[in-house]
Amino acid sequence: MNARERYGIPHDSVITIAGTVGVGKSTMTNALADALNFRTSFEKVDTNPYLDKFYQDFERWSFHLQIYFLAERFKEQKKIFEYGGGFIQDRSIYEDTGIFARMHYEKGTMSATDYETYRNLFDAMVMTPYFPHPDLLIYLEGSFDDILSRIKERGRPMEQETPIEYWEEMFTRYDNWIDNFNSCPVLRLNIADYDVLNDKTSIEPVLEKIGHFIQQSRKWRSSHLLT
Ligand SMILES: Nc1ncnc2c1ncn2[C@@H]1O[C@H](COP(=O)(O)OP(=O)(O)O)[C@@H](O)[C@H]1O
Ligand SMILES: Nc1ncnc2c1ncn2[C@H]1C[C@H](O)[C@@H](COP(=O)(O)O)O1
Repeated sequence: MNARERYGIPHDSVITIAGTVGVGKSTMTNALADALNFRTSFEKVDTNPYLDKFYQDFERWSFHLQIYFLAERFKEQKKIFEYGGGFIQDRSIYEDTGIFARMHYEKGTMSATDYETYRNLFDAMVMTPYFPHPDLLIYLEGSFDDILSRIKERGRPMEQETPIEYWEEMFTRYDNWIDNFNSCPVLRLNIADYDVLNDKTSIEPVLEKIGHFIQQSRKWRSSHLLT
């Protein structure tokens, strides 16, 4: 029996990994996809034509970047839907609007008009009954110092040159955002409680929790559809 069957995780599950920059989403995405034999959906950082420019000048490029991310993530959603699930997704579409676009608007690096245009587009594309929400959002959290060390260790130049206040602001916003998030079931994992890089067995308790959560939420969904 494989891990997916052992923990009762349906073959068509869609699991999205959320959390601030550097917390370990991509690493967790790979570990879960390996363990469950699922496909992955990654953010493309190296080929993003706006990201470098955005970090040089938030005001000039924040709207362009948000539109680019929205288009990319929507294409990925479509792909996941067409395959019929069985995916681990690196970052949720909810974070683009709930964290990034909102933060840049509120900090004055995206204009009110651009933000409104973006929100209208986001709502029209995403917040419809036809948009499938994930079975589970896994929220990775940890201490600010640990996350900052990971950003430094990864060493993307554009992120190294960004003031620490930017990462602090994002960290605080993530905390508030997840406490109020209710678009799909959430499993919170603290990065101090597992180490999928150095201890492969630490993924097992995570798989067990995922199985439990998805079974509960599917039961809940089907009983509410029946009544
Ligand atoms: N469990 C872990 N222990 C130690 N370092 C980790 C762990 N998970 C990720 N990292 C490291 O932290 C950095 C950021 O991880 P990454 O998965 O790219 O984060 P994200 O996708 O959230 O931005 C990378 O250098 C990665 O190797
Ligand atoms: N929606 C976004 N707006 C601005 N910046 C974003 C958005 N989504 C991702 N990013 C940035 C943050 C990081 O520098 C890279 C990749 O994110 P990561 O959390 O490391 O996967 O893109």
